[in-house]
Amino acid sequence: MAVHYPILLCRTDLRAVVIGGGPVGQRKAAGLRDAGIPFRLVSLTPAPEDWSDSPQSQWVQDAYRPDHLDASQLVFAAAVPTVNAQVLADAHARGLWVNSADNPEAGDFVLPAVIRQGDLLLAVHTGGAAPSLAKRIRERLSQDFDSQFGEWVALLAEVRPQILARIPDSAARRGLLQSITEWHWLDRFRQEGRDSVAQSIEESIRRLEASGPTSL
Ligand SMILES: C[C@@]1(CC(=O)O)c2cc3[nH]c(cc4nc(cc5[nH]c(cc(n2)[C@H]1CCC(=O)O)[C@@](C)(CC(=O)O)[C@@H]5CCC(=O)O)C(CC(=O)O)=C4CCC(=O)O)c(CCC(=O)O)c3CC(=O)O
Ligand SMILES: NC(=O)C1=CN([C@@H]2O[C@H](COP(=O)(O)OP(=O)(O)OC[C@H]3O[C@@H](n4cnc5c(N)ncnc54)[C@H](O)[C@@H]3O)[C@@H](O)[C@H]2O)C=CC1
Repeated sequence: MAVHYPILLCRTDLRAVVIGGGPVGQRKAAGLRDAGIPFRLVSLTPAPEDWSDSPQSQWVQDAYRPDHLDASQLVFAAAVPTVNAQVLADAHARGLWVNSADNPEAGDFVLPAVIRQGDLLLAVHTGGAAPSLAKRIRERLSQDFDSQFGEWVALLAEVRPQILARIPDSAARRGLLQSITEWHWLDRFRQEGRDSVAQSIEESIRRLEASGPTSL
């Protein structure tokens, strides 16, 4: 498989279409939902019992037609191979980017296994060597990068603008921004909780506001 260049999409106006509603199409749909990208899923089969349509996600029970690609920028071909090949050709004729589930190298992008904890995002990819290994690595990493880790990241996101706004000396500011991510703070977050860490950071900010560089 080709060498991949990882990027994170941040456009908020993207729309996607998933062709095929089997386990693979449903997994691609779940990833889009997690990312807040609105999509339609087109499938011969009806929606499963646990599916509920929303303004962001509609299940369209239909045989694929090229006009199903209208108004989408991202296309996921996750039906049977003959249909996927047609989806790929139609999407490329329109200049759209396609993920091709059964023939990844013919498509334009592939998907990693993903962990999300608040703003933290970890993506694991094996270059097609073993997708099930990517899944296992995700499961293993999920033990370390758990919801408390996400809460720690949320606290860091909260204090960052404070630090940027309140510490004018750039060396002191950078020193503090680096020191608050040392691993011992995560240990303390786990043992003593959020407020204890937040309070120590606030004290450090105050010291640096008042008297310039010190260490935490
Ligand atoms: C190239 C890629 C293109 C793409 O789809 O983007 C691709 C291709 C293919 N996967 C196949 C099979 C499986 N895929 C999974 C699972 C995942 N597959 C994902 C991504 C990718 N799959 C891209 C490369 C990622 C990488 O290399 O790291 C994940 C990570 C993300 C996602 O899909 O969202 C998601 C885990 C999500 C999670 O749980 O975190 C499982 C495991 C399971 O279902 O339990 C199996 C069965 C076991 C196995 O085959 O390992 C086959 C059919 C082979 C056949 O014909 O049998 C092909 C086609 C081919 O290889 O040509
Ligand atoms: N990339 C990946 O992660 C993986 C890819 N694959 C490949 O992905 C594809 C899909 O896999 P599964 O979901 O397991 O297959 P599946 O056979 O369970 O589902 C296929 C889906 O496509 C729909 N479909 C078939 N013809 C259609 C048409 N003309 N119009 C609209 N919908 C149509 C069916 O209704 C069904 O919902 C297969 O080609 C398989 O080889 C399989 C496993 C993992």
